[in-house]
Amino acid sequence: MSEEHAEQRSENVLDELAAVIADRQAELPEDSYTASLFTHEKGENAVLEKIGEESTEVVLAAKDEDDALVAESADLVYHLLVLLAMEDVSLDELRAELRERR
Ligand SMILES: N=c1c2ncn([C@@H]3O[C@H](COP(=O)(O)OP(=O)(O)OP(=O)(O)O)[C@@H](O)[C@H]3O)c2ncn1[C@@H]1O[C@H](COP(=O)(O)O)[C@@H](O)[C@H]1O
Repeated sequence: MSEEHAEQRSENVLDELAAVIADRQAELPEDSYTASLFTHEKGENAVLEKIGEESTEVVLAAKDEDDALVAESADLVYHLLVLLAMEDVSLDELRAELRERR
């Protein structure tokens, strides 16, 4: 796969995930883990705790040169996208910030 194609695919999956998260936030279906984060009694703190835990798991997986690094990183990115949605920050804003640093 060319570098350009790899970049387009990864952008798409992040956009798709952000769209699913926005949908769960709006609809709050009962069987959705994402919706449960938006309705958690601890509010945003529940997501902040999750990000703390997942960050530690990423660090440990990297230190141990563990196979779990990719999966733990995906958990972290997912919970970060939920946090950004809670804070009303769009993926486009994140993209613009990263773009500016290039
Ligand atoms: N990417 C994710 C994703 N990553 C992690 N998780 C959930 O995050 C939770 C916490 O992960 P942990 O590794 O800490 O697992 P755990 O120790 O069992 O967690 P807890 O006991 O603390 O809840 C688990 O229940 C995972 O299933 C996710 N849940 C959902 N998504 C995406 O969100 C979409 C919508 O999901 P629903 O909202 O559940 O419909 C899915 O199709 C996926 O694309």
